Amino acid sequence: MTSLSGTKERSVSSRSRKYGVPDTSPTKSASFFPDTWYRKPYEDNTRSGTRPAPEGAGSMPSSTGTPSPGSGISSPGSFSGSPGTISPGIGTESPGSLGGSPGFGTGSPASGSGSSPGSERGIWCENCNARLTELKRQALKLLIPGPYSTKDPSFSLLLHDKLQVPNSSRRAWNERDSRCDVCATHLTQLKQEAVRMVLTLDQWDLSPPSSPSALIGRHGPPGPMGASGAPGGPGSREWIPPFLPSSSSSSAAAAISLLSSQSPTPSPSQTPTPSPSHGLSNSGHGSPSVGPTSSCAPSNPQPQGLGHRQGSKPSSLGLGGGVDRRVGSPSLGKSVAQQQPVTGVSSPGNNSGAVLSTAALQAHQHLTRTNGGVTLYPYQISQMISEDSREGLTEAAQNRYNTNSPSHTNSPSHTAAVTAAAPTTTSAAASFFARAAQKLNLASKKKKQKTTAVTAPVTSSSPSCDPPLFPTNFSSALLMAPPPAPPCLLRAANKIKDTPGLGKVKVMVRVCPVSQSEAAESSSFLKVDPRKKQITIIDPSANQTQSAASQKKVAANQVPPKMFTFDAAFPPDASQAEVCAGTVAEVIQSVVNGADGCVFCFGHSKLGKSYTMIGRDDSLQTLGIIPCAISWLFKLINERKEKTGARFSVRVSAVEVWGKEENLKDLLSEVATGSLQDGQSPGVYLFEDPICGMQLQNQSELRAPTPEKAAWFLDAAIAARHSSQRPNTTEEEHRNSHMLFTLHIYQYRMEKTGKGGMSGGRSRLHLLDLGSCDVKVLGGVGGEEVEVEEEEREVGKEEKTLRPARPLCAFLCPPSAM
Ligand SMILES: Nc1ncnc2c1ncn2[C@@H]1O[C@H](COP(=O)(O)OP(=O)(O)OP(=O)(O)O)[C@@H](O)[C@H]1O
Repeated sequence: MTSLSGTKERSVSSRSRKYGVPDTSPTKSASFFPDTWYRKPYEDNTRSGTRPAPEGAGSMPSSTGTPSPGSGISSPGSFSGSPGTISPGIGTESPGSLGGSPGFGTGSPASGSGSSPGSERGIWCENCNARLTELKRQALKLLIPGPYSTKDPSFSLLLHDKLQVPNSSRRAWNERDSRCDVCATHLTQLKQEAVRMVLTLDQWDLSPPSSPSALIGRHGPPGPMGASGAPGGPGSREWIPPFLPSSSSSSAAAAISLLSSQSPTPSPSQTPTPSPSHGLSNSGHGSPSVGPTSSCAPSNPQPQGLGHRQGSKPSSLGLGGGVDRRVGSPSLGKSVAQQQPVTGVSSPGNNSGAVLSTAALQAHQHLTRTNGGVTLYPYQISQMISEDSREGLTEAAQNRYNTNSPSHTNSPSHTAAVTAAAPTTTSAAASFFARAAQKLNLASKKKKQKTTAVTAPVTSSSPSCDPPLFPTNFSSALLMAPPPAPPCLLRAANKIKDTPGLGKVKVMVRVCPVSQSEAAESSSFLKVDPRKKQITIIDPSANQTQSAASQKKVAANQVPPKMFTFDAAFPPDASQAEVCAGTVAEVIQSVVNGADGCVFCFGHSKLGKSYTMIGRDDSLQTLGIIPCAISWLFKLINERKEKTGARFSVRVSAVEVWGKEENLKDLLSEVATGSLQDGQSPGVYLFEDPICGMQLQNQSELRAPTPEKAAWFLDAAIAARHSSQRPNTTEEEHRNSHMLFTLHIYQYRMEKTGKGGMSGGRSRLHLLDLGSCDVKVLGGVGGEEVEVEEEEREVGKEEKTLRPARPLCAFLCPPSAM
């Protein structure tokens, strides 16, 4: 399956292949934070100080160059460590034991040693070791009410989301960059290590799980936004906060015109071969999972322990047995033995209430032990599982969740038993499990499909190599190494009222790179001056060596050079980072301030429109505008949340316009409904609003609580594109495919009246990956507020003479009309 045809197919498939052998070498992960990020704009600014948007793109000092080896990205090797080597020091005060015991093997696959980078003293500083200790504790707490399936992308995502650097470990911690001031280790790296540790533990638990808690949260109460009603279903459209009246009338947009200084078909050499060193985890393709590579583990590392755990209650907690055994304490062994009879109760027909109470008790015991004497009570455990945390799961993901999740449903009676048993218990833990059971019951009634999914989970518990969910994996890319936000974006976090570019259309130009051999030729007629934001087109005949007579003749007819000025001009060697920062940062600011925004590319076929908008997921340097926009939008939102207390909710929709008939396809309908059928949504249609003009109606709008989740929807949308789903897509079909990817931002603020009311609004960021089909140009890009310089209009004309101009369908613009 490919996401895009032609050369894109190549890149996608090569990426998929590469993901089969993820590179976890710490040094490789350095490539995610290269020194060159923003270097160019920075240099340009240094030279001129006049370059616009990339202006602040100068530096991301802490994010460059010094990735901690601790960032070891999940790999099969991560799970290769023998359990016997796992440090027994979970929760002890020794940072070393937590900072990366060999057993938690995050080492490079090459070495196969499974040594954790974090365990190398001097690589992570003491502060980070302490932080890691805390994060691992948090991760363990989250795991306790499991069992969860490590194969489910949502679980590692959930863990990753939940982990926070505790206040007690904020020494030498740079809040802004989420990095350690001492060793520059990024929060993501620490989280990864912690997540990996618990996933490794979870992998060892092969016992038939009995806790229903894995299903908790599917139908939880309203989230913090308090507006979702039943927020569980991302496809739900139940909560639509009031619109900001201004938002529909205000918009900011950026259009990037793609120019080529060569023939439209790029030579193969132009397409950079994705480096195998991207280091992204193989885990959960198309999912943000860190650790699911564990599913590829050949077998349980210690089969002899299996029987022991299978029958043991601690196993049902997702880690008890394994950890107990690893801890190796006789008393713990005794503890496990003591639980044996109770575990037997977990079989169908037995007293599940007792089982659950025992489970909670063991969770408590385990935490008491592993937290170095710190007692955690069951209610604290249950609090750790915020129902809201899984609110954003799609139905499909939930189904997978169920499928991969333990087979408490192997016996239908189990659910009933749990439900019935719950009232007999009075502890907080019991009510926690009872609630989970109720939800399980509800869920099974609600969705027949879910029931089907849960009835066949036994097979899923056996180790298997899941095929990648989607051909792209931007979700993991953002999870592993989010693109550093341009400083200009974060500076704007303080300027709430500042809505740059509001109501304006910015036109930028990116010149497609050419091969070495063609570089000289192209530079003879096309010059790009990024500093002045100008391109100059020179009559090629002026440069040809001719006889004196013909030179005179030519000079008479020669067309003088034409110069065009843009809001930004990106030369052929401009990096993705430069282009992304230069185009989208400002629009994101506007969107977070309540205006609509839109970014799209147009140009000839194979000039790099999709490369610019989507890019590739194989390294930080190749991420396109959409993944960067997702990451930065959330970054800005988080900053804004902290500063103003405003509440945000982000939803995603994606629609494809395909074919000559311009059919509409809801690209997220599959993940919204969990249906594996053709994603042709019956619902999405165009509606002509008398005031706002043409509107897309009824597309799935799915909640994305994290950037990884939004990126996961991007992966799903790309995979669902007409051109991706059919292996033999013709070039024409491919060119006739346009993707409208929209991030809907809902925000609530406390009203200043002091009456405790909330005011809300919605803004949208439309990110369009247009094909290059010949579409009749029905309109320009914008309404009355469009400010396009005369010269820029001229470049459009000029383009037509150089190559067919193929812009966009009219209903795409203005953005507020969508
Ligand atoms: N700036 C660039 N750097 C590296 N590779 C590039 C760049 N621009 C384009 N490419 C490569 O050129 C090829 C064509 O790019 P892409 O598919 O994005 O073009 P397109 O304009 O979207 O084509 P179409 O109109 O057919 O959809 C891809 O393999 C892409 O990776």
